[in-house]
Amino acid sequence: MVTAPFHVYDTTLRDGAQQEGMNLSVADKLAIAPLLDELGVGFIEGGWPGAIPKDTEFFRRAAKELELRNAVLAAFGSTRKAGTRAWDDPQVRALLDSEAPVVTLVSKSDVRHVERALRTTPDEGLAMIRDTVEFLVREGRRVVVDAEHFFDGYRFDAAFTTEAVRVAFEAGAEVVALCDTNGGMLPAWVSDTVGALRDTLGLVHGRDARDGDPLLGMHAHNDSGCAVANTLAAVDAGCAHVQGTVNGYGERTGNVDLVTVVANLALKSGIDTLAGDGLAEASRIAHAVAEITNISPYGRQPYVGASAFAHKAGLHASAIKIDPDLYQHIDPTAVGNDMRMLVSDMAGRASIELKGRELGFDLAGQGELLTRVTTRVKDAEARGYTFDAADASFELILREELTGERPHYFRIESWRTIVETTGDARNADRHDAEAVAEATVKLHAGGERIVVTGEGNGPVNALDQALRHALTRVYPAIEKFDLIDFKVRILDAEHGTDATTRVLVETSDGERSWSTVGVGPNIIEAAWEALIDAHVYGLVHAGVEAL
Ligand SMILES: CC(=O)SCCNC(=O)CCNC(=O)[C@H](O)C(C)(C)COP(=O)(O)OP(=O)(O)OC[C@H]1O[C@@H](n2cnc3c(N)ncnc32)[C@H](O)[C@@H]1OP(=O)(O)O
Ligand SMILES: CC(=O)C(=O)O
Repeated sequence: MVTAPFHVYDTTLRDGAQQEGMNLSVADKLAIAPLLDELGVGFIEGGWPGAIPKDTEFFRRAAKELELRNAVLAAFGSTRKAGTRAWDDPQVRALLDSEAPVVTLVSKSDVRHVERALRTTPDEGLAMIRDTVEFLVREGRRVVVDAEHFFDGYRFDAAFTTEAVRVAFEAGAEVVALCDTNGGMLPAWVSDTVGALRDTLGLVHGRDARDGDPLLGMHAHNDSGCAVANTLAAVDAGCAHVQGTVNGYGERTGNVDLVTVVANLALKSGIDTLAGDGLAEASRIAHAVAEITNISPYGRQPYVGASAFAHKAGLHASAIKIDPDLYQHIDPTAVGNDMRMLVSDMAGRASIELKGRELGFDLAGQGELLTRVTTRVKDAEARGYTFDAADASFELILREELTGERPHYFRIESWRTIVETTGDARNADRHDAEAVAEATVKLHAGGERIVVTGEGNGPVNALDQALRHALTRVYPAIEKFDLIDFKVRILDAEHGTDATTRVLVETSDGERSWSTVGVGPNIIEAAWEALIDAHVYGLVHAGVEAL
């Protein structure tokens, strides 16, 4: 079912940017906007021109540089100041100057805010909305009114809050977005309030709206953990405009995650809200935005998270082998995501078979092999290994069980590493203390005995350098390998200094990355094992023939 008109309004660049620790440059905003457009949203709120210099600059450059296919730009700002005239208010004029076709006005709809934050009368509070909307509409702008603290205000004094919405529509606002500014609402409260407001104002339900009908919208924050549920409840109750941000960015606990909302509407309620097939690209787009904001994507994010369709339990895998729908709420490709099998001590033979398929090995009908690999994984995990975060180490086990031997590129004769520290780290001048590590690796490869010494800022770094130098002579492909992440976990911490250590290493060849695991009585042995796996796996996938 297509509902028209239905607005998907993105505020990643404005309300999303209010997230703690996020600081978007003009270039970042110019890079994110096309991704939002590709997703298929109808509106991109670019920021608050006139208040934030970067946002003024964004609108100036966006008008020249952005070619949006689906979305229009919206400039955000507030209604005129109390006791002034809209056309004289520099903030309001800056909204016009932005040349954005849509202006979104944050307006006070809770009488307590009018009286205490604006320090004015309820009548002047309503006049601020009326005048500003009328002025902007006269100037040819489409106007959205964000009724700030709508739900809190309605619960405190429904008459004033309803009047604020009525005034906005009468003045020419196309949409009044009902804001749960403090994010504390529950879905039933939202449904009841939207229903009551519609009845009082005689507004049609969003699904029955025609072009030109006044629309109610929903702007939810997630402080009660209900932002998505509240937004869906608002749509059910008659809203036909949803605001939110990609990845749920926003102040405090964030805004509603817009991708989750539109995916739920499209895939569960049959309400297509995006232009084009952006939903099928949603995972890539959400991750691309995360790259620009420099905030690591949240793996367990609904629909687009890396773990959203990752299956660990053996029993799940055995059913998924028959039909993936048995353990998945949707087909992951509908949002551009993938199903993944995780191999761990919870795996059964079906998990191994499906993981094998994912890695390009057809293990169907190889019951004995599957049992051997399953047992080996469970035993290794009992000793501290973890394969759900180390696919590459798992693949090496699988290859070994399939062929009877590990891919063989080199033989280690011995290795050692020493750390020399100068200065005394306990002294007040500890910043003078310096540690230099040296490692020597002796190995056999390509018919040669190779001895190489490497230096690094720590023992693992020195070993990595030495191993890399030794092997690059014979396998130039290794030159491209780069250690990009290194994680250490002490497993049985109660043993103190003789605890078992697990190291996870992520390596990249510039095009793809892979993860390997090592376990040992100390960090250096564990890291060495993970590094060896990383090089062997890298050589296999570089197409280098094993000896
Ligand atoms: C719910 C939301 O998230 S809304 C978005 C909030 N975003 C931001 O605040 C980010 C951008 N903000 C800013 O750059 C600054 O806060 C500015 C430029 C808007 C205002 O800064 P200043 O001029 O220094 O004012 P200050 O922050 O001290 O006070 C805000 C003023 O706006 C008034 N105001 C607040 N909300 C509204 C409103 N909806 N309509 C009209 N006036 C308002 C206040 O009464 C106060 O007026 P006063 O100067 O007469 O006391
Ligand atoms: C307008 C807005 O961001 C809010 O009320 O939360």
